[in-house]
Amino acid sequence: MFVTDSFASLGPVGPVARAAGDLAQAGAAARVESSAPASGQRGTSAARGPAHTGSAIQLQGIELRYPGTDVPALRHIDLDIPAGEVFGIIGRSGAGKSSLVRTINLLNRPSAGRVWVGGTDLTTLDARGLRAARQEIGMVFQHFNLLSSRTVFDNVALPLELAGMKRADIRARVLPLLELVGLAPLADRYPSQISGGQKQRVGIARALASQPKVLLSDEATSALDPETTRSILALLARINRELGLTIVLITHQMQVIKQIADRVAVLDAGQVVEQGAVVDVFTRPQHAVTRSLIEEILPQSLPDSVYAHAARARAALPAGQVGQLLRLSVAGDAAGQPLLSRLIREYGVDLSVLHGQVDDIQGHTVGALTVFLSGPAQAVHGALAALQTVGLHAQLLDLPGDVAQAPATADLRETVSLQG
Ligand SMILES: Nc1ncnc2c1ncn2[C@@H]1O[C@H](COP(=O)(O)OP(=O)(O)OP(=O)(O)O)[C@@H](O)[C@H]1O
Repeated sequence: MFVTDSFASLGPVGPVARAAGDLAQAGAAARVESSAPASGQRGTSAARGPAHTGSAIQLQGIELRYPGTDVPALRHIDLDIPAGEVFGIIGRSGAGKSSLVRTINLLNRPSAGRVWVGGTDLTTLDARGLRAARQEIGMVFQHFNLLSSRTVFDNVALPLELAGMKRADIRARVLPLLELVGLAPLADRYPSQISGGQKQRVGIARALASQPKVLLSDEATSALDPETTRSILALLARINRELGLTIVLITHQMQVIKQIADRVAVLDAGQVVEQGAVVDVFTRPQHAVTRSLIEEILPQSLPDSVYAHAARARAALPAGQVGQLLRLSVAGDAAGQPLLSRLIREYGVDLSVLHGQVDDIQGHTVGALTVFLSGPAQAVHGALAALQTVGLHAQLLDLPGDVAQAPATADLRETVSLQG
């Protein structure tokens, strides 16, 4: 017995059929070597991705239009997700994240474009070929989708039962999975007897039961508290590392991207507005949506007290001295160097740190320091020029009254190109 699309439309029938419906949604039919259906004729001869070597998933020119709607939910989506990576897709509510993740396993059929998973163009497959292809794609949900009448063990075993696997083989597959997700001692509990984090561990083990090559995680940690979120993300990172599974994470939380994604695509109004390595996107966000998402974990705006402090410091400077409020991005190689102490030593400037947020992203130090740089005009001028040559991303910040500043300050503005 195999999970079929038609299960999803059976309505309120028996628990196994309902479970099959869930799993059809998840594309979680198990692969059983002896009885797995061969791909349909069109499936086996499906088009290969243009650059499928090394890619787990490729989306090309995807457009998705829901029936009866004027505006497409997804437009011009091109994504190439390398095998073995954790790839994050982030966006605000309504951006199209769920629409996109459901397009990857073709639960949503795109109105235009192609979807390659493991080098096979899913859009060319017939129903049988698509069912076989979905065996390679596991899915984890925000609300776990467990069957309350089944124990932890039996929830994980369900896709294997549906695939007709023998009981002994099921045990041999499920027990190591329960060990992997840390639930072996709770195998006989029911969902009502375990915590939300433990339920998600069951969901992950169930998604892995069919030995997929790709795991789609649709807001898997959104219903969990921060501590449990961290532990579930750590589990996903371990699964990615140890099983070499490609993971696509859909989330609205930058914290999730920051903790485990290698690369990220930012979705807004159905389009990818920015994508790249997580550390690059965090240090050089290009799009307003990306900046506002990052703002939540690395606030970019400064409290008024910082400007007030700098204004007082500038007013107190002796004649002939100038002062400038500066925001210095801390990232990459520059982060590890003693740049600030060198500036003070070599240029004889004063430097007060007024504000800072520095974090670790995938082993890279990332953040920003806001400093008040002051001293004789010549020295400040030289220090600002030196900041540029070491590649530090420096942004001059205006203080109240800056427009009417003395020529010395105007000169400084020409020294450092305004960035940010
Ligand atoms: N079945 C549907 N029929 C018509 N429009 C839909 C359907 N599902 C989603 N949409 C629309 O598509 C757009 C994207 O919705 P989607 O659920 O993919 O966004 P999302 O980023 O996942 O949002 P959220 O984080 O709130 O779940 C929205 O404008 C939504 O109203």
